Amino acid sequence: MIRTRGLTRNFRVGKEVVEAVRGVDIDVAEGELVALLGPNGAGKSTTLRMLTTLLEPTSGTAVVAGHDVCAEPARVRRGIGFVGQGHGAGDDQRAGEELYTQGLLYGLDRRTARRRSGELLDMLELGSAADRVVTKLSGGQRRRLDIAMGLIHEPGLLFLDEPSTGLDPHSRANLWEHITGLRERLGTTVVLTTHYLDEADDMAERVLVIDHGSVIADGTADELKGKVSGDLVAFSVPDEEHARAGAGVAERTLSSGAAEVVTAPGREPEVRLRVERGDTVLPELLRALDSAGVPLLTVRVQRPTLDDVFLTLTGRSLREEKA
Ligand SMILES: Nc1ncnc2c1ncn2[C@@H]1O[C@H](COP(=O)(O)OP(=O)(O)OP(=O)(O)O)[C@@H](O)[C@H]1O
Repeated sequence: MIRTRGLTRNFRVGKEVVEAVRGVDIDVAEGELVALLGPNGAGKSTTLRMLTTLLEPTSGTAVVAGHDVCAEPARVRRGIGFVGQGHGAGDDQRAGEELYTQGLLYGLDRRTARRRSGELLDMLELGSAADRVVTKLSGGQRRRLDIAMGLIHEPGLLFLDEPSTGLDPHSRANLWEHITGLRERLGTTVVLTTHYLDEADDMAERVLVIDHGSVIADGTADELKGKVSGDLVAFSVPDEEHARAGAGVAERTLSSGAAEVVTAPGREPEVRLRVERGDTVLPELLRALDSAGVPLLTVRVQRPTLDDVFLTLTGRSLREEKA
């Protein structure tokens, strides 16, 4: 469905050249659901805009839905749907009419446009909203209308640029239910960008981690997490003296790497270590800390997250960058 080689896009800003996308190779097979995950400014939208023919690459190649984005942009556009970050729907139209008009714009005859509009409104639970003016829809309904507009011509490949940004958790979950249902019914290939870690983790079959315009990791969430060595085992103690003692006990007991003492204003110090199978070593660690008289306040074991993957690869946290 998608094959890029050395795809690159530079922007000239005054005298500076911003390398937004630096030679990425992406392969997406038919039917996959792939998330591009990365911090703000990583190059996700620019990549998507090149794949959807909205932006010309500076260099490199991209074949999307069977056609080259530079040589045959119109054919690429016919085979794909694109839901951008802003709202595609006009403001003063009724939702159902908006969708129908979009169908006509894609060259569907009136009957087909009417039928597909009805089907999509049903599928995305927008039936009751069809006669409402677009500005009167809720955020979730409006986003779903955008998605319906991207699907009216039944593309085999749908691009979604940050589909759930700005939605409340309930609407996000609802949107995902619809995207999942859509794939089951139509077999649509979906490529989306997100900076929600949990979204990429839970929903995507494959995650491409993008940073500074390059793909720095590519795999299932579990494969990526497998690159982080071990679980996080962390315990907090009342003061730094006990933290140092606790760190020593933990290192000796678990024969793991160095324990890190993390202090933050207004919080008790926390001792952190990475160990294989944190859940199985915890009883032994607790006994050792107890025997050594280290008073524990809290204890936690955390499986690696995609944020840990990003941290391991870049030394930075995606969460910090978002804040
Ligand atoms: N039209 C433009 N002119 C100049 N620089 C641009 C332009 N579009 C994007 N950039 C720059 O290219 C880089 C990548 O931007 P891009 O929007 O692709 O990132 P992103 O990962 O999609 O981020 P976000 O999550 O904020 O949308 C950024 O440094 C951005 O400032």
